[in-house]
Order: sequence, then C-alpha cells, then structure tokens
Amino acid sequence: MITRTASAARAVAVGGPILAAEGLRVRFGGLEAIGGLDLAVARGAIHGLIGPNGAGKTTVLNALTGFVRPSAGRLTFDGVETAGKGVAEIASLGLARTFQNIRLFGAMTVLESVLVGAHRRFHAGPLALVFGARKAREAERAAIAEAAELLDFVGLGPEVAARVATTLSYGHQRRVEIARALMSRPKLLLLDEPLAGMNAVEKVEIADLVRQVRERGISVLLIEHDMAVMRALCDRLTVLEYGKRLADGDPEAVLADPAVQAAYLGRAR
Ligand SMILES: Nc1ncnc2c1ncn2[C@@H]1O[C@H](COP(=O)(O)OP(=O)(O)OP(=O)(O)O)[C@@H](O)[C@H]1O
Repeated sequence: MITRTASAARAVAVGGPILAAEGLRVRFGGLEAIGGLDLAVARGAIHGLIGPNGAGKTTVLNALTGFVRPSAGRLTFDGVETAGKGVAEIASLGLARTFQNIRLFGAMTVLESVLVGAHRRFHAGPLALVFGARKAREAERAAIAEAAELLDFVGLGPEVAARVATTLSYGHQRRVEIARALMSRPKLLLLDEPLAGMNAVEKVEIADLVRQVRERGISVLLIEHDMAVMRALCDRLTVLEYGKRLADGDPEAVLADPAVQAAYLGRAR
C-alpha cells in the first residue's frame, strides 16, 4: 500500500533550480508538440511530470537531454545553457536518464550494462591511453566495485551480476537501467515511466528507490501515470496538456485542480 510520506519527503531540503526550461518549443514538421513550456526543477527535489497520453512529456525529456532539438526556448542545467547541445555533452554535465522502453543491450551481462554508464566519465578514450596501463586497471577495478555497489543499491544481489541483462524479469531490467544511469554519477536523474508494467509491490519498491536516489543528493524528474504514487512521491508536479503547462505546484493542490481532473476525464489513463 502506498502511504503519503509527504513530511519525510519534504524534510529533505530543496533548493533553487538545477534545471530550467523557459519558453521551450519543439516542432515535428507541422506539429508543435511543445508550445512554450516553462519548467523549473528545484535542486534536491523529486519533481513529477504528468499529463494525458500524447501531451508531450517524453518530448520534454528528449529536449532536455539533447535527443530532440528545441525550435525555441532557453534550457539551463546546473547553470549551463544546453539548448542545441548534443546528447553526450549534456550527459557529461550530470544529466542521466532512463527510457520509456527499456534499452539494454542484448549480449551484455548485468554488470557490463551498468559499467556502460561510466562511459561519460571515461569518454576521452580507452582507459589505458588516458591513464596508462596500471592506472587503467585500478580505474577499472574501482568502476567494477562501484557498479556492484549500485546493483546492491537498486536491490539486485551479486548473483545476477554475471547474467545476461535481457534475461532478467522486466522489473529487474528497470533496476539495471537505473543503476546504469547512476553509474554516470548524475546530478539529476530523469525517469520516463519507471513504474510501467510493474505490479503493486514493485511500484512501492521503485518509489522507495527513487526516494533513496534523492537522499544521495541526486535530484529527480520523473514521468509517471500512477497518480497515487506521484501524490506520495513528488515534492512538485507539473501537468502538461497539448504541449502546454496546465498546472504546476504542490501535488495535492495540482491533483485537486478541476482543470487537471478534466484533462484526464474520458482519456485512456
Ligand atoms: N519523433 C516524432 N515525430 C513526430 N511526432 C512526434 C515525435 N515524437 C513525438 N511526437 C508527437 O508529439 C506529441 C507528444 O508526444 P510524446 O510522446 O512526447 O507524449 P507523451 O506525453 O510522452 O505521451 P505518452 O504518455 O503516451 O508517452 C504526440 O502527438 C506525438 O505523436
């Protein structure tokens, strides 16, 4: 059962914005998917992005992470302007994400899949070239130890480390993805529907994991359709409808807003 733990959630200090979008617009040909969005994610917050199907939530994440190029607007992450920058450059600033559809590589073990997340830290080239052979071995050992610690953190025991990641249950694959994202040591973690396809028990566990991520000092922006979880988990909610901001603020107030309720009425979710 999901209980409201607002006091615990809000006991963690939230600060000024780590990420901000001002007047964000994204066009796909003739369709304006995002039509002038303002969004501010406070440092240390768990911020939820909700809205009916097709409202533009994933497109916002794609714009923030460089997967799609905004047609207009200002994006800043941790004080750096990011609109127009590429995926790798934005990731290297400390922004990590998971995807709506799990993206794990077929042949990789769980441990290797998590190690991929260290890529942004070692992107200058093969470790041996960057550090020299001995230092490279030390860096590799440290990375493996860190990946193992992250697997433990996301609730996966050492016994799964050598398994091919795509053979794990759906819920465990999601945890591997989160560990991989954390391996890049992000300042902000973006999660696109992390609870999709999960049963009630797994949902509670993943929501707890998100809280623990924040307790590590990592801010979180997540998209999710389960309103009970979002109400209990988020410090702030932003609601999108047709690519525009419909509401923004305290989860209780936002979810009680008649305009927000009307946006969901008669829709699939
Ligand atoms: N690459 C693309 N090319 C063309 N149109 C796109 C593209 N990506 C998204 N769209 C359109 O942009 C709009 C917003 O889509 P988006 O996936 O961001 O919505 P969403 O709120 O994440 O939806 P859902 O909750 O169903 O995942 C939709 O009309 C969608 O069809």
